[in-house]
Amino acid sequence: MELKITELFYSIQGESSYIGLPCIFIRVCGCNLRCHYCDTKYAYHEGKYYSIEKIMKFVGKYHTKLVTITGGEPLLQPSVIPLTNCLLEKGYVVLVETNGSLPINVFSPKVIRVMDIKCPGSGMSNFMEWKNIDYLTIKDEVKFVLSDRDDYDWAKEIVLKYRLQRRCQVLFSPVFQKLSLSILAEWILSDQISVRLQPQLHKIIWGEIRRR
Ligand SMILES: C[S@@+](CC[C@H](N)C(=O)[O-])C[C@H]1O[C@@H](n2cnc3c(N)ncnc32)[C@H](O)[C@@H]1O
Ligand SMILES: Nc1nc2[nH]cc(C(=O)O)c2c(=O)[nH]1
Ligand code: SF4
Ligand SMILES: [Mg+2]
Repeated sequence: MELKITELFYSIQGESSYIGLPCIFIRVCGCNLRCHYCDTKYAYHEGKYYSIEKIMKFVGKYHTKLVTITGGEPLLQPSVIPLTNCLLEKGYVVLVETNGSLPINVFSPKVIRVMDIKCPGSGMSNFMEWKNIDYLTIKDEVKFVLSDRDDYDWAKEIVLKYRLQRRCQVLFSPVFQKLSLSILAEWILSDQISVRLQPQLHKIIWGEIRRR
């Protein structure tokens, strides 16, 4: 069983509520969406085939038990499911970052799903699979990546409409260098909403351009 992989690397988890922890990243190749702000456009096409065995060998080189599967869009490749099972069997905590357009109820309940809800500013909000909200559990996370005030107001409405805070963790993250963290912080405090402000820590540490 093989997956088309763009890169395997070990770094600091820069997003989600696992932010700051050393983590192994599996970035799969290919995406069905084209978000305006996407910072990993190189993952649309650049990749090589790896067996699950070979991926597990890479993962085994590190001491951390935290693994993130990202992309591109992980849910486009069916082999991602046996890969998560293999990782869980070996005792890893498995995060899957996914774009919200494809069914997320395909994993073992132990997999932590970090699901974007694509805002209008991404250009991709019409592709959202809204049924996914019903599959979320308290260990999962939803993330709104916000381009501007219109996105913020839209996201706030969605949080209210679906009572998202009762279902899972809720993250509000600015598009890097488009919306500032301080402005987003002001909006969250002034509206007194209980969502987690999330920067992209890896870009604060290393800047936007990082390729291994
Ligand atoms: C590159 S995507 C890969 C996983 C999946 N395709 C998705 O969109 O969730 C990983 C995360 O990075 C976020 N992201 C991409 N470009 C960004 C940017 N310029 N600023 C902030 N977050 C960004 C996405 O919204 C998503 O939450
Ligand atoms: N969530 C998340 N954390 C990260 N840490 C380092 C990253 C990178 O691309 O270098 C990265 C990334 O792309 N995503
Ligand atoms: S869904 Fe994820 S990988 Fe695909 S274009 Fe959007 S941010 Fe990039
Ligand atoms: Mg990223």
